Amino acid sequence: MVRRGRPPIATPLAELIPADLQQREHVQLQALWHRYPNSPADGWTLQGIDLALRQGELMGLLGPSGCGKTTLLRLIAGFERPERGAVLIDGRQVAGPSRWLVPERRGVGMVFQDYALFPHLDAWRNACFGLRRGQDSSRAAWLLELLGLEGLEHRYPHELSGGQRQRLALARALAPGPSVVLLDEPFSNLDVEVRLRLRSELPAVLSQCGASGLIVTHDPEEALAICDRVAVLREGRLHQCDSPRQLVDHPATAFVGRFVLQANLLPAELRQGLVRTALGDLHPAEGQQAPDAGLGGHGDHEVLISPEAIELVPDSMGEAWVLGREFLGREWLYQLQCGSDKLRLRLPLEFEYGRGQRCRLRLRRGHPALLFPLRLPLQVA
Ligand SMILES: Nc1ncnc2c1ncn2[C@@H]1O[C@H](COP(=O)(O)OP(=O)(O)OP(=O)(O)O)[C@@H](O)[C@H]1O
Repeated sequence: MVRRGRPPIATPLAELIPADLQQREHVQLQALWHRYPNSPADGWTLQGIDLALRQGELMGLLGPSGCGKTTLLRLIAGFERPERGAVLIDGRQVAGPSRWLVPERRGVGMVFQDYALFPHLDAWRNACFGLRRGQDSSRAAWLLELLGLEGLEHRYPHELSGGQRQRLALARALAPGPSVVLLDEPFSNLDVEVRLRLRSELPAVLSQCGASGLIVTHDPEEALAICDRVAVLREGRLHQCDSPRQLVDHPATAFVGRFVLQANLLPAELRQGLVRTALGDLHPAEGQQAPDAGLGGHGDHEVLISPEAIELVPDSMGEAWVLGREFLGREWLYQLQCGSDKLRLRLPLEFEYGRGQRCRLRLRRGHPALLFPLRLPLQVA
């Protein structure tokens, strides 16, 4: 039977934890290396990851398929052992050279893409599943209410919609009162409307439970929309961990710029104070010094430039051609082949070109760009 009553954990996090404590490092990953048993000797899945999740923070783990996001969650939860390095939760080592704490004693909740609910248990018994013997179940009742599942306690998972199942999975993960919740692409099986609603509710739900969250996604827009900070991974290495604003304004590597901003990378050469690309020249932005031409040759530098900064001129003799296009409602997103480079362009709806259209591409005057690896702000000349 569902017991009512609002437990004290309903207080928002900011009131529960003093501001200085909210900066405390809650989960720490120290020089973490991991390799699966059947991988080759140099087949590292994670390579020297240093990362700290702060108290009460929602952090996104973002990166392309296979970069090691799920593996990182599994190491924190205790489903995998790191080969080198350590995992600390609340300052206590839970995995390391000489310590190992079993998953059920780490105080970590998990939410999976496929809900992983128990099909033979109704919603109430699913929500209470992780409670310890004698633990107050009013928290589970409060969570079902908080997540909009009140009245559905006696339904089985197959009698719930996808969105309701994922809400139930979240309630089950939070019911035992974990200090951190790990979410592995929790919204990817949901339709757009439910996904948008649930993801916008997640930060408040975690905050009301006083839990920190680490959420895996391969969708940059999702990570930037809801996370306090986002860690960007590629091939097992951490490229950057920063606030969404900082990632957008100051990407640390060319990969972060391309993946997070969905921007273009053009090979560049430094000559006579200018940055030369196949599509046009750029100069250092106002107040920036000209890059030293001695800093590498062609191929050592790349210019990160937005899909709005490239112009398409139809030309049957042009060196570029249209590979495809997507209708975005208010504009087109074109994919183009230009030499060995694939580029993305955003164009107003009146510029409608078919697949295979030959064209010339050029940079639009005055648009900002960034030179990598120097991270030098540029402007199209
Ligand atoms: N149990 C395993 N045994 C061997 N290799 C594994 C195992 N699990 C994952 N891998 C490999 O480790 C790498 C990272 O996998 P992981 O699932 O962490 O990536 P991911 O970033 O979460 O990918 P996705 O976004 O596609 O889910 C991949 O190359 C994968 O094939």
